[in-house]
Amino acid sequence: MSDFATKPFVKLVEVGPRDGLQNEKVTVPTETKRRLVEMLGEAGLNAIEVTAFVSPDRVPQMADNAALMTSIQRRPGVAYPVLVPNLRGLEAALAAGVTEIAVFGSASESFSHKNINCSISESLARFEPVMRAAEQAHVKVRGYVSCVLGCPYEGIVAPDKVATVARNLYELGCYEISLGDTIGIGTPRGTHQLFDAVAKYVPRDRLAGHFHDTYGQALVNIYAALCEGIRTFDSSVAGLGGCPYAPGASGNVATEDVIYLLHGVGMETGIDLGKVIDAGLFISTAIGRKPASKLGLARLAKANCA
Ligand SMILES: CC(C)(COP(=O)([O-])OP(=O)([O-])OC[C@H]1O[C@@H](n2cnc3c(N)ncnc32)[C@H](O)[C@@H]1OP(=O)([O-])[O-])[C@@H](O)C(=O)NCCC(=O)NCCSC(=O)C[C@@](C)(O)CC(=O)[O-]
Repeated sequence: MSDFATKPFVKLVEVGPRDGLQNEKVTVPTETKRRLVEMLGEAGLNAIEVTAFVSPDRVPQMADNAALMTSIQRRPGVAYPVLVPNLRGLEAALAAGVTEIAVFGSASESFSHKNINCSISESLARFEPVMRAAEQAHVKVRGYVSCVLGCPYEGIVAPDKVATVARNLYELGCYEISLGDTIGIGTPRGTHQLFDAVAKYVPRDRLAGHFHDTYGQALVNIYAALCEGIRTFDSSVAGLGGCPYAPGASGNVATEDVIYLLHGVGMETGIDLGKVIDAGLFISTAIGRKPASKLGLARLAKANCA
């Protein structure tokens, strides 16, 4: 607990509009996505991943990337990163006024092929010119590593493999590396081992945790990562999500539930929990389902009792 007291601030990167919605089969109107992004900004989230400049044939839900990006009323001090897989994506993102991007690789060869149609080393070679062009355009670049605790096609992934890819992305110039438990299979023990291994090459304050909740372990894994000194986490409002190339993966850990945990252990986020719950209920209603967040469900149950 002592480290929690000396480093109490935690940054959340909201990935609901991108990771959360990318797997939705029914097209969510751009206007609904725009309102969601704005509600999240009003709640105090200061990093909101908006969309992805990827192939619309592969991820149709992100086809309105430029229209969405240009429609958002941007708030000062808020970053609006987008996923970019290649130079073509970067060019389109820059044309839409993007000032921060994320490149995304994997610690599993099979997942890399399924997700971005190339090997791990080919992906790193693809990112190199993207990094150079982004630097020239004064665009910040975050890096993702998927399948850090397990792969839907290869099973367990060794922490050393993750460390190598994370190190490569860091050396390429990514300012932060987000480690993704894409299929939500990790446990606290694996999480400790993971951050221990990666922190040999990437400083802990440049690492983020990105947990999915498929096996109900996301919050305890975040707690384990907090104990490892990690202070940045990705989360998705209402627990929206799933990856089109990770069959069976459930949503990202819900932003509402993460904030409740963090405030509960005395950490600060600068985020208004009530407003995030409102945003979660807004998007859940819009896509016609109940929120996957415990706090969203509790709010609904309370309202039904009143
Ligand atoms: C990576 C590519 C583009 C490579 O795709 P490819 O097939 O290797 O590339 P290609 O250059 O041969 O292009 C194929 C087609 O895509 C087009 N294309 C090529 N690039 C672009 C672009 N930037 N924007 C729009 N279109 C593009 C290109 O023009 C062509 O169109 P066609 O000639 O057939 O009509 C493709 O495989 C793709 O889009 N994959 C989707 C990846 C994706 O979005 N996955 C989900 C996000 S990752 C994730 O969720 C995990 C994460 C980050 O959250 C962390 C975690 O939880 O683990």
